[in-house]
Amino acid sequence: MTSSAIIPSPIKPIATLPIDDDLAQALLSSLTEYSAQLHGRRVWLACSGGRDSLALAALCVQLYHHGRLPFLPQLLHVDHGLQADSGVWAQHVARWATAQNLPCQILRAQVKGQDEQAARHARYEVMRAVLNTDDVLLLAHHADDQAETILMRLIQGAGVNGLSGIQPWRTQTQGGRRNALWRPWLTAKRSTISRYAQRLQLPYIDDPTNEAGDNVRSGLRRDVMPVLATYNPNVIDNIARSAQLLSDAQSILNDQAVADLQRVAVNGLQLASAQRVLDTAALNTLPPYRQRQLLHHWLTQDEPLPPTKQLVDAVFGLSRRQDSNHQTALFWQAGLQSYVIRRYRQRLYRISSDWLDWLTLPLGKVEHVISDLTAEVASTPAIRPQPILMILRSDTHFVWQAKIWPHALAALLGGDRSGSATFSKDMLSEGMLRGKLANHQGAMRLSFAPLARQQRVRTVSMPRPQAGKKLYQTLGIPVWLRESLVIVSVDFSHSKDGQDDLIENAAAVPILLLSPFDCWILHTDIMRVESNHPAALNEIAEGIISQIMIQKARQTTKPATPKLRQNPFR
Ligand SMILES: Nc1ncnc2c1ncn2[C@@H]1O[C@H](COP(=O)(O)OP(=O)(O)OP(=O)(O)O)[C@@H](O)[C@H]1O
Repeated sequence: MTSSAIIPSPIKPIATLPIDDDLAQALLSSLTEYSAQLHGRRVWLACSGGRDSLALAALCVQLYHHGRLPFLPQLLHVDHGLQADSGVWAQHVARWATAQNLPCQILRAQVKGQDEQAARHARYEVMRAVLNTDDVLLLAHHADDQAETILMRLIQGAGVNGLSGIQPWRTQTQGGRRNALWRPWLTAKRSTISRYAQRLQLPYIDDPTNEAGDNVRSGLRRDVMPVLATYNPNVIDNIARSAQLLSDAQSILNDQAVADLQRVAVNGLQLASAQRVLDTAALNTLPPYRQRQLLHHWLTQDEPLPPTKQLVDAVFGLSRRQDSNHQTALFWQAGLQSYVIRRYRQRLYRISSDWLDWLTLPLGKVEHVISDLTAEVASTPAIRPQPILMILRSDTHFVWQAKIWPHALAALLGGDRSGSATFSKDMLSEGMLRGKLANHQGAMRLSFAPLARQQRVRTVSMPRPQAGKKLYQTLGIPVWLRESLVIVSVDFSHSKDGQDDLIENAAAVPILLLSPFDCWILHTDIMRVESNHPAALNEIAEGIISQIMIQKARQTTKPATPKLRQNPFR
């Protein structure tokens, strides 16, 4: 309610006046439907002082008085400050509430702009600030509001979700606080509410913009609805019923999309809202309508509003491509973040701009000295060895951490693994890994440095070393990840007492290649890795983890990618 007219009639107590059966029925059956969600919750009622919300407040008072409603809501009235007399109306609502023994708070909103949308936004903001976690806010939207909403969306070309209209129960979370909006009157007609308000002589405030026809909604109300009613007098009820049916249909579509997404999402590559990845080969096995529905659902994750149909169609087109041109990037400015949607081979990526920016940050060189790896691995089982933790790149959004367990490193280097509880006897006796550096007793230095573009690298599964584009293609590294590759080298020339050990071939030897989501073991002359022990190799792989953590407000949340379980021997 942003403007006002008509001086209200005097305030009378209404508790004992006759109750409207239809309106009571609508409220009480919604109460039954959401009784589980309402249990133990505090209920507020958003009251503009207009006919609908004042009537809802009046009905609550009456039903409570008759013992048919288990709670009395507290009123919240928002003064938008847009009208000269808005303060007067706020006082009027407060006086009416006092006369009915209803608690009432008047809130002042700061509206940025002049339109209805700005007023609504500001109104919800201030009301949300008053609500505690899990509180419920009652709103007086009714069947006519629902019908107008659906017509508006229909002429805008909405899909099933949009055409399912205003929802009777909706939970929302903001700033870590969750609350629910409850609209029990979506099946009640405006005319019924009007009659009830008149019978009770409710002193409501009339909003002239409701009838003015100066926006789409009021134009539909004034010009279109009466015409539709000449074709079918039940038009309001019927449209509201269609909305309920479509709402059920939307729930089924959602369940289907969630189930499809589980089959199609690529698990090891998900990074909360920063990166979401689909397997297009799996996607393409679904019928096209389910693919489109799934893409719509996939894109909308983490966002309050869905993408346009045009974007979904473009993403659908991209997902069907098989060619080797991976340049296409579809941009989406969504409500909370912007994203780029890209394809690389049989993967479709939705990448946030923050994440893309992070991927271009320069990587420095970091080092870690291990004084005695053999001793660390052989430490008594009571003392659990600590992993080597290295931060490879970080900003306020993301931290890239490499985590290497000593036993995995020892196994890689073919060192003495006795005492390491995680290594099987089998592996020790058969000697899976043997190298010149086995059983080295002195200090060693691990260094982490960006992979240079022309640096030749050979993973244990590659027949020969490769560099640059060839290497990226062999390893399947998408273009935007290519500045985020790190070589881990080991160097034994660094000894505990600062004296260089005289070791043949003492230069740093690359042993691992890391990306934010992957890890490859490198083939070197000094290390002979035999890959005929898959279980044991996996055990090593689990001891070498490259992970991204998401930082929020300088707090590190749980790692977004738990453990890397891909086979690094590719
Ligand atoms: N100024 C306000 N303060 C508190 N709640 C409001 C205010 N304006 C609207 N609401 C709540 O939002 C609902 C929908 O708002 P809308 O703008 O459609 O209503 P309205 O035409 O002002 O209606 P009403 O006659 O219900 O007061 C209202 O039914 C009411 O519950």
